[in-house]
Amino acid sequence: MKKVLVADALSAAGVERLKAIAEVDVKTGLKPEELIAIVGSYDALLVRSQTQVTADVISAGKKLQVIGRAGVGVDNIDIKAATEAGIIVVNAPTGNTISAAEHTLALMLSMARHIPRANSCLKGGVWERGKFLGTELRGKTLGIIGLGNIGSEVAKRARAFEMKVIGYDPFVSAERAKNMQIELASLERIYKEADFITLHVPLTAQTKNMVGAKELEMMKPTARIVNAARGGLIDEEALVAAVNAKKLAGAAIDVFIKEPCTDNVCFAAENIVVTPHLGASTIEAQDLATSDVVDQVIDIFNGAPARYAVNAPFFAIEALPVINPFLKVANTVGKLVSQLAEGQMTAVNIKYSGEISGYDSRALKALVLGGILEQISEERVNMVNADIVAARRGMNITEQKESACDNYASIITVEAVTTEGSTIVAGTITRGETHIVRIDQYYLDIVPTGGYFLFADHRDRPGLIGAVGSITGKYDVNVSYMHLSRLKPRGQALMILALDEALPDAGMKQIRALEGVQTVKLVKI
Ligand SMILES: NC(=O)C1=CN([C@@H]2O[C@H](COP(=O)(O)OP(=O)(O)OC[C@H]3O[C@@H](n4cnc5c(N)ncnc54)[C@H](O)[C@@H]3O)[C@@H](O)[C@H]2O)C=CC1
Ligand SMILES: O=C(O)CCC(=O)C(=O)O
Repeated sequence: MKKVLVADALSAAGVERLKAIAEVDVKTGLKPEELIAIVGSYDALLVRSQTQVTADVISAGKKLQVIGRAGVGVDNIDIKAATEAGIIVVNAPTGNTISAAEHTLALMLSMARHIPRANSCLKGGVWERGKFLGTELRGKTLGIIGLGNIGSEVAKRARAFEMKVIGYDPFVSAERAKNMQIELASLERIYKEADFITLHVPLTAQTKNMVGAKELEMMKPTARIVNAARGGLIDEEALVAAVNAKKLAGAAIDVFIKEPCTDNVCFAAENIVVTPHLGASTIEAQDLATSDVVDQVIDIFNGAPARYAVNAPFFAIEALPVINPFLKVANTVGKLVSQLAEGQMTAVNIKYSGEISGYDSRALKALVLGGILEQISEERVNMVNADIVAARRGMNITEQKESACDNYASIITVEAVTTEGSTIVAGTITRGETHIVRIDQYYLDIVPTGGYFLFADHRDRPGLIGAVGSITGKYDVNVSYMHLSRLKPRGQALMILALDEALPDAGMKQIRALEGVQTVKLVKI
């Protein structure tokens, strides 16, 4: 049974669902060295934003197939290290969108109406109204930086408060912005014009410290800023200085450069409202985000592609019924071509014919390469890191697509070009099963079920099949079936024996010595 480590608090219902298919350990609050010490025995690691999944954790996670992030931001996971190690990272990009948007509005209203301070004051025994004169949202300009899932939901809600919404996002078209009723504006215009500014961008090299002293200086003294995206987007020291100097009316901060924290420069500033990274902390968001991640872990354990893989190909749902069955074909063809080819592999040419040619082929390519490379490398190779590993080995990969396909709905044909020549293997699906239908110039039909296959290239002649059979019998190797493909009677032919056991080297030598036999290869599927 697969083992899953849940290292941050996730929704109980989702975790229960995982228990039906895996052994699940919930161990939250682990220190980095404690996580490193135990992660090696798990197939999946699930986290929220607290656990730092560093390169050291990934390197200790020798069995890890998947790292699941029950939320949006994956900045607590070393994606590069996971990709190189062939570990799929999945997230839940939409589960907490509404909760984060609602929290943003809650923070805006808290600032505008001084709710946290008024609450403390009254509970402290003082009925004070004059100090807490607020401002309406109605008629104010909201500047949204980052118009993705959360930013666009914030815009929708802001319109209900009768705010004018302007926004900046270099990756959003004018047409999409128009559909969201957001006027696109430059960052400078947002900083200068907005009464409320809210950030909804990921923390990246470009966005780190995007709001510093210079940007704060441009803002109106009546402006208020919200950060419910990531710590590090705003320079905390500069923000506190601006608020304390009344160059800015207020700020509301849900996320901090260092988390978790009980001490931060923002905490002492009267006009800065703070919450401890609560944007996604609702029952609904946690249920949805955990459920999205659990579904993907189950899919990955079942060999199916994940829906929201951060570092692996994404599949449109309609592609799955067509592509899914061919994942095994691609891998089997890769395994076969790799074992049949002789010499140093320099290039791999993959052709997709028929229905599959109309879909994204990245997963198929990765599985072909994975099948090839797993024969020649100790490295774990899969659809996450196959391109990286192939490039590192100097292999040139080409892909070709053609809609025509004789006799079958779809075929994958792989040619391995080596210093010795070229080897071609083609496979397809018939009645739900993988079939190999071509090896070099031979057209055939074999079902490569697990086990050994002996391929003997020879000149067709009477008695050869019997001679081979008596050699396998002599070594007590059981033949489950035999297939012969020949170009013409008594001409060039390929004999394929499916074996329950491996034929020892001595037996291989004896077959090679038979009259008319040219090459003999034993491969394992
Ligand atoms: N406080 C909390 O609990 C939560 C925080 N978050 C944070 O909110 C961020 C946004 O989340 P979503 O809207 O779901 O992500 P998203 O990926 O849907 O949207 C992010 C948007 O930022 C834009 N963007 C990227 N770089 C930019 C730049 N340099 N300037 C302007 N725009 C840029 C992208 O084009 C995209 O439209 C996440 O990355 C995460 O860090 C998300 C959920 C909960
Ligand atoms: O898991 C959490 O509570 C944090 C949510 C978050 O920051 C995200 O989804 O990016």
